[in-house]
Amino acid sequence: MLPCRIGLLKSILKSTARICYCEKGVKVAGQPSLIFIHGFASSKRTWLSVIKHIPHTYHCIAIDLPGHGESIGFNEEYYIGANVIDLLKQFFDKLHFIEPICLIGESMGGSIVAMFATKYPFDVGIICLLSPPPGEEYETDLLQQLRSGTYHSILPETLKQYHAAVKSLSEKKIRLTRLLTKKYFKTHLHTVNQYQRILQIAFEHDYPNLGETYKQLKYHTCPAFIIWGREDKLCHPAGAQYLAKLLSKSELIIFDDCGHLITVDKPEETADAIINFLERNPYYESRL
Ligand SMILES: CCCCC/C=C\C/C=C\CCCCCCCC(=O)OC(CO)CO
Repeated sequence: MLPCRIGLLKSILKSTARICYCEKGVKVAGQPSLIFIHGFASSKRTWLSVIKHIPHTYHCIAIDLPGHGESIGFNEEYYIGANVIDLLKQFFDKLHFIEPICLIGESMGGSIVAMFATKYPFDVGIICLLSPPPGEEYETDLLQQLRSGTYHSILPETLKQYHAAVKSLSEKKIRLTRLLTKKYFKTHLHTVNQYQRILQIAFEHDYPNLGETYKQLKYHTCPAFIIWGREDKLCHPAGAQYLAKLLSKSELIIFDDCGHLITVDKPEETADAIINFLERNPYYESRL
């Protein structure tokens, strides 16, 4: 069951770019809308497990990034971070939020949240980063492998690689039914080349600057919530402390028995932790 109230295609940037999103609830004065940004090779769907535990009084939007999910009509220039950020800015402007938003990003989506907050600080009231890649200083073997061009650990192309990938990214005993597996190979395999291209471009353009991006965040006074899984093998859990120290009003939570895919391993806990953080950081404070 989709918790989405509507799933709309919105066209921005002339006729070329479309961002698809789903929405739950309505804008509320005095309360930030919660905007969810998924990770690499993922989609807005990954957030449904979290959003279903967010109270109906909150306004939630989960988007599909360029080249992902049902967002369509993109070309390669949209995979460069700066362009993605400007695209998101246009998209957010079109939605006419009442308050500065709460931006929540998982993994690569967390890096995008950080980049957005540094470029458009006045649009953002609160940020939540779920195990974003912490940059070259805290690189895991898995990330190094990706950076050197071996992608099967997050872009499996064989059944064996698929099982290994799920096992290394999640701590949950996911029963890989034939149906689930079939679905993956049906939806992902034909986009593997596009995903590889996205990774190549990200590693070339934005990844080397991540350290600088995060450092700029220290001039940011908005409350920041950092969530990590203790068993994360892709984005090093040491990144959690590193980011928490950089950000002035930050709080950190590390889940036990949780791998890189926090939305898979701890969906309800994630929703509860975010709502709890929001309620302890009332909106008016974020404006100081
Ligand atoms: C489409 C727009 C791209 C713009 C580039 C933006 C930012 C660039 C930063 C980092 C790039 C490298 C990340 C590599 C690691 C990703 C891990 C990850 O996301 O894991 C997924 C599972 O696959 C979890 O949902």
